[in-house]
Parts: sequence; structure tokens; C-alpha cells
Amino acid sequence: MSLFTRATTRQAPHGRGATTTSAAPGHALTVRGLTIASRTGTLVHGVDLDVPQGAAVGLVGESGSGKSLTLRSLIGLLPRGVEVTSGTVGVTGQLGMVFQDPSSALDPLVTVGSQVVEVCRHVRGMTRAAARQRAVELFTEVGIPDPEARLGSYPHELSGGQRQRVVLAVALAAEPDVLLCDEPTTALDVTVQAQVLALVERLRTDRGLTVVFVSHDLAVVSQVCSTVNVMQAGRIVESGPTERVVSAPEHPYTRTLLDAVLEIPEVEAG
Ligand SMILES: Nc1ncnc2c1ncn2[C@@H]1O[C@H](COP(=O)(O)OP(=O)(O)OP(=O)(O)O)[C@@H](O)[C@H]1O
Repeated sequence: MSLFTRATTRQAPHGRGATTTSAAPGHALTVRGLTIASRTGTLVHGVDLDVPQGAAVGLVGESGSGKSLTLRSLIGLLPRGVEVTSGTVGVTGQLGMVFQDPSSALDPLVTVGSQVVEVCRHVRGMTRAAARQRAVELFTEVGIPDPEARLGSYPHELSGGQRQRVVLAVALAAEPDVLLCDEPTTALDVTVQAQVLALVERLRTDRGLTVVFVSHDLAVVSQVCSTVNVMQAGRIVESGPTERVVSAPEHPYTRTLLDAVLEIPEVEAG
């Protein structure tokens, strides 16, 4: 299942060393000194993050820089053997998570409609009929054509883009306030990726959702996020408004990420 939610007031299993509080006023998330370690050593070193309510904030860095662990720790989903050793995580509202690969996020043996219905019933306490109606509404909201008919489809019967839309519908079924997105478009081709990014942006503005968006691709993050945090080797090395970070990067590593984006040849539309 791709979705995990929790209430702020409940203690989440961040790890032995974490303290959970409410976020600073006006913020959905306030993270201070987040440190994550495994037996082999420290993987994330004292990360600070400020995510204002309703904003889209990006976390960008190459593979292995610690983005996923940072995101997963917020929702208590660190892998076995990895834990938060110190830090404060302030959360206001419910968190929902969308993972990179829609094929593994969805159960291949259950129809996509049932996967949304299950969340509506178990997280929202809806009756079966109300949950089915809600599933149709959510499929419509995320742009799945012929939503009633699509409820009965299995994940393999949908395109990659449609599967990621279903994953978003499953996440939205729990009515989260904050959507944590871990490379949600990486498995998609460029055109579909742009559509899903536009959808995330629309959901943010229409629903007033807060979005935390993780990607290795600065170009992708800059399409969605007004603020970006650049992560290298478990540390945030630069943060700021995306426009400033992209136009006048201060850290050499950010410049390297930008160069990587600029080296990609432009593809003609059409
Ligand atoms: N289960 C684990 N046990 C031990 N070390 C781990 C575990 N998972 C990740 N790591 C290590 O923690 C570091 C950060 O990993 P993380 O997955 O957060 O990076 P990332 O920036 O999200 O990269 P990717 O985009 O490839 O997932 C890496 O050095 C990785 O090898």
C-alpha cells in the first residue's frame, strides 16, 4: 500500500532519538537537527527543514545523498536497521506518501478501485457505497478517464502515468494535509512526467495541500517547488527560493547539479 498517514498528536516511530512536536506556526513541517544512522554510521547529518503550510518544498540531490531516508523518517518508515538518532520533527496535520514506482506501490492482485475504497473505509470510516462513490470522485480529480469503468481495472491494465494517478488517488483518499512525494515521476517518460507534475501542482493549489517533493533532478523540482533544499552526502548544503538557487547557485555541488540539467539536449515537442 502506498499510503501512510498519522495524526500529529500521536507519537510516530521516528526512532529512539527523535522528539515529535507540532510544527512552527504557519508551517506543516519543522525539522531540526535530524540525524539518521545505521550500524555502519551516520547517513543523514543534522538536517533542518522548514515547510510552510500550502507550499511546495523540494529536496534534491544525487542518488545516495539521503533524500529518501529524510522523507521516510518523517512518516516513521525507515528501513530495518536504520533509525533517527537525534533531532526534532514538528508536524501539523496528516502526512501521506507517494513513492517512486507505481507498480510496487499498488497491489497487483487487487483492482485499483478496491485499493482506493479500502483506504476510504479503513482510514475515513466510510460505508462501502460511500467509499465507492468517493473513489469515482478521486479518480475524476486525478484525471483518470472513464473513472467508473476504471475502478474494476488491475494495475497492469493501466499505463504508467495512469498508475501514478491511481497512487495519488490512494494517497488522497485519506485526506492528507501534506503529501510527501519520493521521486513520483522518475519511472515515467518525459511527457507523462510533465502531466503528473502539473497534477501535483493542481492538487496543491486546489486542495491547499502542502507538498514535499524529492528528486535527483533539479529541473523537475524547479517545476513544482518554490523553495529547494540541495542535499549532498547526508547534509543540506544549500537552501533557498528555487529561482535564486537555479539562477545564482552558491554551493559548488548545486552548480554540478545544474550543469547536469543543462547538458540534457532539448527535445522538440510534437
Ligand atoms: N537500509 C539501509 N541500510 C543501510 N544504509 C542504507 C539503507 N538505506 C539507505 N542507506 C544508505 O543511506 C544513504 C542515503 O540513502 P537514501 O536512499 O536516503 O538516498 P537517496 O538520496 O534517496 O538516493 P536514491 O534516490 O537512490 O534513493 C546511502 O548511502 C544509502 O546507501
